[in-house]
Amino acid sequence: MDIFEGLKQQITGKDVKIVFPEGKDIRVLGAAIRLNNDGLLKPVVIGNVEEVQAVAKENGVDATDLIIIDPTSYDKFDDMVASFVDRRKGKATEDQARTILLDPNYFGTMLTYMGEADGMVSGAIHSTGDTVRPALQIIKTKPGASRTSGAFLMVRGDEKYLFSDCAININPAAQELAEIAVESAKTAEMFGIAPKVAMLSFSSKGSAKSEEVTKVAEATKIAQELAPNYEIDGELQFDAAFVESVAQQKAPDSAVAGQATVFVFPEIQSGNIGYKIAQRLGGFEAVGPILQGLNKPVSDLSRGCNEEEVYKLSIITAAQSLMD
Ligand SMILES: CC(C)(COP(=O)(O)OP(=O)(O)OC[C@H]1O[C@@H](n2cnc3c(N)ncnc32)[C@H](O)[C@@H]1OP(=O)(O)O)[C@@H](O)C(=O)NCCC(=O)NCCS
Ligand SMILES: CC(=O)OP(=O)(O)O
Repeated sequence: MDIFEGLKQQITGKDVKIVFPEGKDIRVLGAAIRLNNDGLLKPVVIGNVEEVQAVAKENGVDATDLIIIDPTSYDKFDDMVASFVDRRKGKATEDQARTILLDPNYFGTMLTYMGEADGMVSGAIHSTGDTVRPALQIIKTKPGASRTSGAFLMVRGDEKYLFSDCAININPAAQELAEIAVESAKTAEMFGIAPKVAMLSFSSKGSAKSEEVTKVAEATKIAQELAPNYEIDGELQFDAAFVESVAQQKAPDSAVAGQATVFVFPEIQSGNIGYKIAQRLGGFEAVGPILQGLNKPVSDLSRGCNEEEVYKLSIITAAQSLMD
């Protein structure tokens, strides 16, 4: 069965509420309307009601059935302010909170934190930093995960892979990279991908020596210790990880080389560049970033996304909310 058909079945009838802080963007609004009409989830759109309805009208779509919340007239705003001040533990005063919470990403994140919604999808018009910072500060990571990281589900026909971290940790240390690998294996399973995790580098099994290579080799060892139940191996070049004949030559004893399904990049530059090359040159659909390791699901779109990607990432976010 198509991966998204399976996820749709999981979320149908569960009344999952997903917040969309970018209600005035037609890609987001169009996806929210489709998700609502398809009965998959209950979108909660943030914005001025008249402005959101005007965008819908201009684009010939009907947003009258959507729940739209304007932070400036939200009836539980005082409760939200108190909850935020408490959560930030001395890092924000009440006055500061009143201003901060007018930011739609902070407002949407707080709706999720307070249980008024089950998850959030944003980032079509905001940078990753502005989208995810509220989640890092408020929702925070779940027990056992010290960092959040951003994975992409890469789909082309029947092929599906997971790439990470393409979005959050700029230059993770070995321990952090190991955690990213383990979280990525768990995320892959959510999509029915049997995880064979390749820790990527420009070196395969010691073919080059540098501190960058040492970091990936160390991360591999830590990840294997953290999760002996998963097949994780490295350090591997992409060709050694992916192509059987190259694996025979470069890493013949590896159970992952040549068969990898989960690709863990050594730092964000290679991860972010790598997924965009696969997407734009390789014809893969890139759905994400799916944030891993948070207490509640928050997903950060790429600003280059289209309506279909918003639709699909929202389905994933809703499915995550039922798993946590
Ligand atoms: C994600 C990012 C914005 C966080 O950086 P930042 O805002 O400077 O974060 P800070 O270091 O000030 O930390 C803010 C809070 O987030 C937490 N945090 C930061 N990174 C975190 C991570 N990876 N996982 C979990 N929590 C994290 C901090 O502990 C801190 O919490 P606190 O305020 O409760 O103490 C930053 O790492 C970044 O810019 N990453 C790259 C994003 C990007 O441009 N990606 C490319 C496009 S997808
Ligand atoms: C994931 C990503 O690269 O996001 P953006 O394109 O918005 O920077």
